[in-house]
Amino acid sequence: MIIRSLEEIEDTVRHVRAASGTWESKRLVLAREQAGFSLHVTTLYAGTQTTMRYTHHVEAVFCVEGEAELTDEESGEKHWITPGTVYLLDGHERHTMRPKTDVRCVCVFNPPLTGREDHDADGAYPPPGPGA
Ligand SMILES: CC(=O)NCC[C@H](N)C(=O)O
Repeated sequence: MIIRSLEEIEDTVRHVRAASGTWESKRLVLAREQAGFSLHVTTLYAGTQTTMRYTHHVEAVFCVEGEAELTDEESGEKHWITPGTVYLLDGHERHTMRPKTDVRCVCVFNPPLTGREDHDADGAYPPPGPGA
């Protein structure tokens, strides 16, 4: 059994601040734990916008705090994301988050992230390497 808190991973390698300056991610469970998924607590900052497309991953995002507009860039549909709502990117959709307030969410990735991933120019993370 592994027990780990947000407090103890603050400012460690498990705490990633995006180069874009629009979000940060605390990665509580990573590929090295061999759970088959990674689990993060992500904060998206109020007034920003982040466009993503996880070509190599499926992500579930469960909002626990704050409010954001989510746009599916493929269909043009807009959704309001509030605490208690999950969105699942089961089709690798290109999408944009526009938080009205700081938004805190619990994010699960399959395959799991390995550690320090940040978005590339397309808003993706690289595919997992061997042994991930
Ligand atoms: C909501 C979202 O996808 N934000 C980008 C960061 C990602 N959730 C991560 O934790 O790496």
